[in-house]
Amino acid sequence: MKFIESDVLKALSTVDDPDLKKDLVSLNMIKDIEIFSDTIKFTVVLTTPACPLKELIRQNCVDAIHEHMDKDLEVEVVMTSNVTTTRSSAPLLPDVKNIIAVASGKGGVGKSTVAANLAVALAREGAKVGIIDADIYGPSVPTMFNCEQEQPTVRQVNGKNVIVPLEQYGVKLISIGFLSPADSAVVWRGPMASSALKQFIGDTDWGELDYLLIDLPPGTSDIHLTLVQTVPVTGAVIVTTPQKVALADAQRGLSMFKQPQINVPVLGIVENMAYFTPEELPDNKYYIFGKGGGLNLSEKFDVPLLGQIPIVQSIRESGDNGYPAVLKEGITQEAFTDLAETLARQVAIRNANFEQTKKVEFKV
Ligand SMILES: Nc1ncnc2c1ncn2[C@@H]1O[C@H](COP(=O)(O)OP(=O)(O)OP(=O)(O)O)[C@@H](O)[C@H]1O
Repeated sequence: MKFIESDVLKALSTVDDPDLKKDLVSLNMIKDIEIFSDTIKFTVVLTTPACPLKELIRQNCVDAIHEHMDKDLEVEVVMTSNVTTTRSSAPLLPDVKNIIAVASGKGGVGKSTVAANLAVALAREGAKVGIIDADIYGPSVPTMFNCEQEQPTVRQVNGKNVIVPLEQYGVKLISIGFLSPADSAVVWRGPMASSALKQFIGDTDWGELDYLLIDLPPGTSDIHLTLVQTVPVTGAVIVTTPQKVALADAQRGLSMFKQPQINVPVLGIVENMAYFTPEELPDNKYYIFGKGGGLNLSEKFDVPLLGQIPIVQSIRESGDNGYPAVLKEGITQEAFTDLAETLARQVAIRNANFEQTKKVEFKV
C-alpha cells in the first residue's frame, strides 16, 4: 500500500504529549517525515532535551504507526528537542529562553547546592545553561564550580563593553563573588548588589541559553525585587528542608512570588535534606528532620513537589571540592538528574499554559 504524509500525520495525531495533554501533531512536534516502501521516518521535536518521557513517546509513535497504518512497517523515530519559551519578545535577553529564580526562605537549606547541581544536570542532558550567583550573603558558585581563582573577562560587542561569563562543566556562570576577594568582609549594600545583578543580566554576553538559573539570597530582599523589575522571570523554584522552621520561611518566599503585584509562576518546591541515607545503603532512609514537610507545603500552595534530595556526605564534599555531586555516578546523580528532568517538564507545561510573566513595575 502506498502511503502519503497525511497518513503519517493522522496516525501520529493519536499520540499525546503526556504533560501537555495535546497530540504531537497539533503541538507541531512532528517534522521531516520521509516515506519509503517499507519504512517511515520522522523527527519528534520535544520541549526539552531533559525529557524523561522520551522513550515512552517514541514507543507510542511506533505503536500508532503500526496500529493506524501497517503493522509491518519499519519505523525510524529521530528524537530531538527545541526548548520552549515565552520570552522571545522580552526586551532584555530575548535569546535566553527561560529565566528561573532559585530561592529559599531560610539560609543554609542547600539552595546554592541545588541550583548548581540543577544547572549541571540540565547541561548534561544537552541543554544550554547559565547560572547567575546573586547570593550576596554567601556567593558559593565560584567554589562549587571550582573557579575561585578565575575572573570573568570583558570584551566589546558593537562598541559596548560586555562581561564574558566563565564556563565550567558545560555551564556559563557569573557570581557576585567575583566582584570581591573571598576573604574580604565586604558588606554588600542593597543598591550595590542590585546594580551588580542588573549588569549580570543586561551587560553579560550570555548568547543563546535554554535555561538561565538565578541563585538568589535567602529570604526576600531588594535583590528579588530587582530581578522581577529587570526581566520577565519564567518561574521560581523554592528550596526548603523538612523542618518546621524552614517550611515556615519557605512559605513566606513562596507567597512573595505569588503576590498579585509580582505574579511569577512557582514551578515547584525542592525538599533538600529530605532524609539521611548512607551512600553504601541507599535503601536505608532516616527522616532526621521530619517527614512529609515538602509534600505538605506543595499541597497547601498547590504547586508541584519537584523532588526530594537526600542528605549524603558526598553532596557536601562535592560542593566544597568544586565538583558537583551530579557528576558522580550513584544516588546523588540520580536524585539531581530526576530533579532536573521534572523541572524541565514543569517549565514546558508552564510555557504551554501561561503567557510571558510581566516585568514588575512599581509605582511610588
Ligand atoms: N543534600 C545535601 N546533603 C549534604 N550536604 C548538603 C546537602 N545540601 C546542601 N548541603 C551542604 O550544606 C551546606 C549549605 O548548602 P548551601 O550553601 O547550598 O546552602 P544555601 O541555602 O545556598 O545557603 P545560603 O544561601 O545561606 O548561602 C553546604 O556545605 C552544602 O554542601
